[in-house]
Amino acid sequence: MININVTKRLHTADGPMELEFQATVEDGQFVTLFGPSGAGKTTLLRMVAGLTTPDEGTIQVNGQTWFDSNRKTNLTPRQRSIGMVFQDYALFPHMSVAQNIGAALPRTKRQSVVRELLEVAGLLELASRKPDQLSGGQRQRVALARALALQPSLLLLDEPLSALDLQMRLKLQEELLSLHRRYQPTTLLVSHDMSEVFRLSNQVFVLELGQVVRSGSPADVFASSGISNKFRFTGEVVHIVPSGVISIVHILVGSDIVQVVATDKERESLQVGKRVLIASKAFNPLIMPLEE
Ligand SMILES: Nc1ncnc2c1ncn2[C@@H]1O[C@H](COP(=O)(O)OP(=O)(O)OP(=O)(O)O)[C@@H](O)[C@H]1O
Repeated sequence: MININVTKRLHTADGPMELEFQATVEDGQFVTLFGPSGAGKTTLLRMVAGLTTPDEGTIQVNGQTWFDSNRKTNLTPRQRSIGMVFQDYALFPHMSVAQNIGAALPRTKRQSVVRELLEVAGLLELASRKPDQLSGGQRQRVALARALALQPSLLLLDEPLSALDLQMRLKLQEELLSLHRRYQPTTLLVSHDMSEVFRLSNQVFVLELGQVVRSGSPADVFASSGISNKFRFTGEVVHIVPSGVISIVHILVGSDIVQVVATDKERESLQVGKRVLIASKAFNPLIMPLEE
């Protein structure tokens, strides 16, 4: 079980901001920190990792104190049982995929653990390649396998998939889920992609201006966000075609393009590349099985 109870005064472009976070996370949970840019999500993850020091509070993981401001306990990142993957978490450039995954492992265990992770993460074919011979998706897969190699108490993921295109992101979400099912590391993910939060996590904390404003299961949290949950999904604007007083907005949802009519006023806030929420309260959408 993980207990986090920390505060830190942050200095933002808009002035000081108090980051406060309290949570208890059961073993094996997949928890997301969700919220707008600047809310304090990365700083929170860095405090858990030991890369940033909280002003006050405690962090306890499986009965071990990682941080306690009163007792002046502050384990270094190396002393904390964590695996980390960041958006641009650099692999060792001079090492092969297999060497990267095994870098932190004791020699006796290295071969068997690396072999298993290569297999599970679908990297066997790429084992002897260097990072600069890999795609972005493959690199993040290696980073994930490396983060899991030491069987950490806590897996910390800071937007690990956000630099990937949508197809690759969806594929890696699947892989992340199956790795999580297999090894069941307690996981803390930073994401501002609602569909990702839904797919991956079973508990979400919504952070705004350093404070938790909602928490619970993704369905509960987003259902209470003021928009009907009868019919809603997220996507990315890929094309906008003006047509008289309206525009047809082409939105990529999963691997499908959906066309939505937007008024001039709605159109003003949209541009190609923007992530959007599509929701409707007024009608019952049709649902029918697709041919396999
Ligand atoms: N060690 C620190 N001391 C003081 N202020 C900090 C520190 N680290 C970060 N900040 C400030 O805290 C604010 C929150 O940053 P943070 O990166 O945690 O937000 P975020 O929610 O992860 O945003 P994004 O989604 O854009 O990554 C920023 O304004 C940042 O400048």
